Amino acid sequence: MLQEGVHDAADAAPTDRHICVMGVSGSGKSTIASRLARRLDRSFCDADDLHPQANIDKMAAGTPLTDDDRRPWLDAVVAWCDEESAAGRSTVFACSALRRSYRELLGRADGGVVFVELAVPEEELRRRLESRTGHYMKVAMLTSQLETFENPGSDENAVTVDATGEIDETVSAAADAIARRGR
Ligand SMILES: Nc1ncnc2c1ncn2[C@@H]1O[C@H](COP(=O)(O)OP(=O)(O)OP(=O)(O)O)[C@@H](O)[C@H]1O
Ligand SMILES: O=C(O)[C@H](O)[C@@H](O)[C@H](O)[C@H](O)CO
Repeated sequence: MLQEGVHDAADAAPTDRHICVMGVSGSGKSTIASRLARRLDRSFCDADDLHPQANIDKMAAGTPLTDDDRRPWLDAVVAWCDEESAAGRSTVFACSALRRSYRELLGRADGGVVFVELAVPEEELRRRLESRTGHYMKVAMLTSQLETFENPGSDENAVTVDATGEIDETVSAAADAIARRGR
């Protein structure tokens, strides 16, 4: 049987053109965003797939990216959103969007962007990254991710959801929070 929250989310589908599932490494962006896209029947992109190889190499070597490193990558994410908009499609994408300035840049995507921050305590992030295998982003990068992260302000088009529970619960909470914000 479906839970109450699942009905609520489905009954009030979000209307924003783009949904960015954001947060530091290990918060579950890729996991949650891909399922949310399926749930809402939207196009999906993992922004990690748009990083220039130089950025991947840098992160894999344990060096945090700079604003300059991230700029062309964020431009590529906006370009993808714009292409989807031009084709009449709404999207969900996973992107760390750590700083306010990055979110401002992403927010220029055609049709606008609502941000969903995945909130996970540091010890759980550490646990997840330590047990994740086969990914270039290692737990040693967590400190710099947390230092770089700027919480979305109340003036931003953003919602925050607890992302420590079951994956389906977080997906429902995200869909619900976006729909409520859109009302
Ligand atoms: N709700 C959850 N409960 C437990 N583990 C989870 C949950 N969501 C994701 N995970 C696990 O945590 C790890 C990190 O998840 P994921 O790769 O989706 O995060 P991410 O934010 O996209 O990370 P990165 O930015 O480094 O790519 C994965 O191994 C994933 O299986
Ligand atoms: O802004 C950043 O520092 C990067 O986007 C990272 O967040 C990585 O993309 C991701 O965590 C690795 O998978």
